[in-house]
Amino acid sequence: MAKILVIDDDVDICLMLCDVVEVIGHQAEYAKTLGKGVDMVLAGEYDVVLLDVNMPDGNGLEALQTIRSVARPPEVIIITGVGDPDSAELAIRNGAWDYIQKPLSSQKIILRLKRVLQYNDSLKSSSARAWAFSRQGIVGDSSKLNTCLDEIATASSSNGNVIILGETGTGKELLARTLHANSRRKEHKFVVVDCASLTETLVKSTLFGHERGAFTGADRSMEGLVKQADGGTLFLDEVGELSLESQKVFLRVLQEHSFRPIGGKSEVESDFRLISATHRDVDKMVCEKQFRQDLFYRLCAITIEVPPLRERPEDIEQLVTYFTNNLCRRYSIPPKEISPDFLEALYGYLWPGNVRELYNVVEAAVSTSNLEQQLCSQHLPTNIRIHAVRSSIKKDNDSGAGSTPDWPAVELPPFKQYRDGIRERAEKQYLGRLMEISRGSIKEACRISRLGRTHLYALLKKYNISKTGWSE
Ligand SMILES: Nc1ncnc2c1ncn2[C@@H]1O[C@H](COP(=O)(O)OP(=O)(O)OP(=O)(O)O)[C@@H](O)[C@H]1O
Repeated sequence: MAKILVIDDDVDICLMLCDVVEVIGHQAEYAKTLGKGVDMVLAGEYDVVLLDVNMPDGNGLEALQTIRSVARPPEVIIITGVGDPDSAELAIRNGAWDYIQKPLSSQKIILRLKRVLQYNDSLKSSSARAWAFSRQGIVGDSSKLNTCLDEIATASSSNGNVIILGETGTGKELLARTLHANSRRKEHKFVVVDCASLTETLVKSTLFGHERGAFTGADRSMEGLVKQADGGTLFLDEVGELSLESQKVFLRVLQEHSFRPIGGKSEVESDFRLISATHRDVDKMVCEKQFRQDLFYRLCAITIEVPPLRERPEDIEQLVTYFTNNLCRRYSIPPKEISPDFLEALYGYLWPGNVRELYNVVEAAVSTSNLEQQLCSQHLPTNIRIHAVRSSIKKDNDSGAGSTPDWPAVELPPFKQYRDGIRERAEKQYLGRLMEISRGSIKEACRISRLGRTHLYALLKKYNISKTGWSE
């Protein structure tokens, strides 16, 4: 099922397009302003965007490039009230798939959508065939994790610096290793720099190494991490923990890809690809001047966000099975079954420590269960069991089991008032557009709208609309 976003300030058009999309079996959402629409595109994954040109907060054509710049860009179909060959050309040049003119008929939209979705499908299957991406032990099949893996796969074919963002324990390092293992650099090293333990006194010697005799006790020369990553990948784990002084050191080596070992006489080169990871909000740190903006820009040519486990509970069962089997093998004990109540309890928990916490919980449960054949909720830590019981009671209460339903106290206007309000807004917008398209010609407006002259004049008067389409 494809996901389609409609961006149009006319709610009726949005609703009509969403209906059409749903009729052909896809999912639709809409935004009434350009700003909201662009935010939705940046935050979500859409296959197609139906984009209106004239929006109250800007011109759709100007947002095209932003929309097409996301990691998995949606195809964009421009919808416009007034056809203009120059804008159409500009739209196509900026990456639009198609350019269609109002009035819109369901048939017109369905035809265009089917064409673009067919094209997307053929693209996906050919790239899937062409690419044998190795998951490197990453378990889970939720759509959120798969999106993230798609981004890793795309990044592994390029050489840009990547930053992986996500809460602690979500698998950032595992994903960085997977990216490296799928890249052209896989025959070379993946070198981890633990930025949290990189003190200012250690930063230079750890990164750049030193020559023999460079300082007291340096009885041998030592290669630094940057040189070790030559040809491979340098992974800056917890990059948000770098002090400002260490950030300065990094910035230089990123700019030059060369450095001087302590006590060295000349610069040494290293061709590494940089991947960094952090659970911190680096954007905010930049605003608060805790992180250098110039360094941040260099780190994040490609940004990949790993979703927390609570947003992909579908992965829990696969992860639990995988961890349990591995642990049983490691402890040389027979494999264990997983009971439904064990899983149920895990689903009720929010996993602040994400996959790492899940692993620890499963490991503890496997030990506690000793030689029992099945993992049950009794083998789980008390805090998780309490959480599960609480959330199941809350669910029962929310679904109103055994009591009369509690209607939420939401204020709704009377039906007629609500309906008439929408109708008036829709009529007013329609007439404004109508007069704009017909360039003030009543004859043309009657032809397009199929309204009689008298009726049209009456409506224009009612909504105070002049023949040029502007409210007087
Ligand atoms: N999808 C997954 N499949 C299998 N194992 C996973 C998955 N995600 C994470 N793990 C495991 O969970 C543990 C934590 O993962 P990792 O260290 O990569 O997380 P992280 O986000 O880098 O954590 P931190 O921010 O604390 O450094 C590791 O043992 C890793 O192998």
